[in-house]
Amino acid sequence: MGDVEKGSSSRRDGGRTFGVAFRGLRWSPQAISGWLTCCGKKKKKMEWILSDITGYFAPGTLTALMGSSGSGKSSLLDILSKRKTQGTIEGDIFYDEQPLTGAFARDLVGYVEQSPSLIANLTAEELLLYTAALQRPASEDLSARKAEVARLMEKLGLLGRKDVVVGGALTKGLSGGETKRVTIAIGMIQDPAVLFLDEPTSGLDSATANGIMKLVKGIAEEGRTVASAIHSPTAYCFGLFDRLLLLSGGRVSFLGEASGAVAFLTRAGISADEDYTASEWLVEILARPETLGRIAEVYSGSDLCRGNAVRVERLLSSDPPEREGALEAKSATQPQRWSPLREITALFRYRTLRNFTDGAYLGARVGDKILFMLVIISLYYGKGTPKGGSDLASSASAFSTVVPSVLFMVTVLPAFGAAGYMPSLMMERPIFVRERADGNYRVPSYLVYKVLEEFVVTVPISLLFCVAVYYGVGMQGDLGLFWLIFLVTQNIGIVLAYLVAAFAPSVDSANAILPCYVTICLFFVGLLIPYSEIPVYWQWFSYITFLKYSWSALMLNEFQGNQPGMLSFFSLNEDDSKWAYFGYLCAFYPAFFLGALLIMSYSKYVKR
Ligand SMILES: Nc1ncnc2c1ncn2[C@@H]1O[C@H](COP(=O)(O)OP(=O)(O)OP(=O)(O)O)[C@@H](O)[C@H]1O
Repeated sequence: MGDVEKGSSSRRDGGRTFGVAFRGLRWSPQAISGWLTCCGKKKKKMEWILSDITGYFAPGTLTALMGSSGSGKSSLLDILSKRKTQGTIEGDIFYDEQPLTGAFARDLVGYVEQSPSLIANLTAEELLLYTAALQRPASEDLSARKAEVARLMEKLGLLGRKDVVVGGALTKGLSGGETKRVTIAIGMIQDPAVLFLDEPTSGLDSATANGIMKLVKGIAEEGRTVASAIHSPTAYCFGLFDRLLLLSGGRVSFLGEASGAVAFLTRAGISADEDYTASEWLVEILARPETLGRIAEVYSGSDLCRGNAVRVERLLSSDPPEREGALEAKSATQPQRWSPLREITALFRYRTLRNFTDGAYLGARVGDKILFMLVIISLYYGKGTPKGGSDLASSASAFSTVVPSVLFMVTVLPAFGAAGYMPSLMMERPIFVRERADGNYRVPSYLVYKVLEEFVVTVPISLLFCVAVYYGVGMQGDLGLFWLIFLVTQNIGIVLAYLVAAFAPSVDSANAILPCYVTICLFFVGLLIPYSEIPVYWQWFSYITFLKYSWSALMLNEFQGNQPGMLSFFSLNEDDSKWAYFGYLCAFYPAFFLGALLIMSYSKYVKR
């Protein structure tokens, strides 16, 4: 690309450069289904938000993307970085000689989103170390990674704020300008050859915006290809841009040296107040709907447009064998991906450790169990079934439903409690979406990390709960199995919450679906209606109710060899194996996990 346009063909740090060329790009939010493509009439009805976008971004240059609101700036950046999740895209995109692929975009393109979702409870340094652990090459050792993060923080003026938490809507942390610097650092962390920024100065005062864009200019001067959507740059900011791509009504209205834009448009007969600076001039004419179509026509008939088209053609016309060779050479320079184990370790190391020191996180998981434990003990203290086997089976107290009821509560509480996890799960979804788009991890790694993190918390708290309830109520069964059943039931409830959170469209719907399902399950546990009395057409539901297996295993554990009458009263068989019921219970865990995994892998949570 360096031979055809201003720009450098090498980077100061010796990294690779890539020019970005695109030809005849168009995008419609509508998807073309098979029959639409072969039916010319239907295809004409497509509404193209972007049409006939041809141009290039050269290494070592900073290009501004300007246009009125809704002109398609973000959409163009999304398409060029493979982040568009919706609709129909047509046209060619090449990074040097290589057609754009998802893996290529993930490894070599940095993207700074307009309002990214960040992990609020990590400090700036922790967030960058965490992102570096997931994005930088697997071959890099820890000290080199830390040195790289320190270098990046110094470059972006963040060293003095490295120990401040990022913060969010509810917790004050970094300022708006500092948060932008952190998001730029995230975009830069894998040392990308190409960096796209979507309005990096929005919401900032002029001085802070100037500072941010000066940093961005420095990034381009290192030899990277940088393009930034920007709304109303200050005169200083505008002066930093080498090139300008003007969009109006989804079409290119100008692509050339930023400093030549006003002269080009004036020559074409478009005028504005003479006292305006170049950026004010452009903002002014972009706000006039009546001139927008004309600007696009003037550009499409200009020598500038033809010259740009010729350059793009030249860029895209390399011989196919040459392209393949280049592709092999470049793929060898691409960073190696982490193994899933390394991804899970990095997630644990930074996110779990921080969660485990977060009172709000632990309180939500421990508080309810302690409360339920105290309520159960205070209500049922010493009311367990005394050991004595069949002698007591005929007495009235032997058929007291106290212990079956306690076991029922022990079974259903964790299932209901899981509903409490869903709001935070769903609120974390934007972070998951952003980190997936950044290529931080695979979905299975994320899900395994989430369930393991919950599992670690549930082990000690469930042990405390079970020991206290066991001795407080005066139970007779095997304490170890009692705990195992409770632990597994609790974790199945958590995975079920993940499953519901994965497909529910909103927090409200998730909060309605899970309690609704669990409440229906209560009828089929075995206590409220013994299995033998459930109508035939409902009996199938018992088999897919994990709480039934949990309660049945607890009942067998408590009453087998002790009070057989109690078991038969609830349609349980004295000869049934409590371990078999426990095994059936365990099978629900991978089933729900797999369901959540599939939905999370294939859902397009963000429509962009
Ligand atoms: N996934 C989508 N589905 C439907 N319409 C979409 C989608 N994404 C973008 N659009 C529409 O495409 C047009 C261009 O949107 P885009 O966000 O790219 O514009 P923009 O120039 O970045 O705007 P702004 O400066 O306000 O951020 C808008 O009308 C928008 O509503």
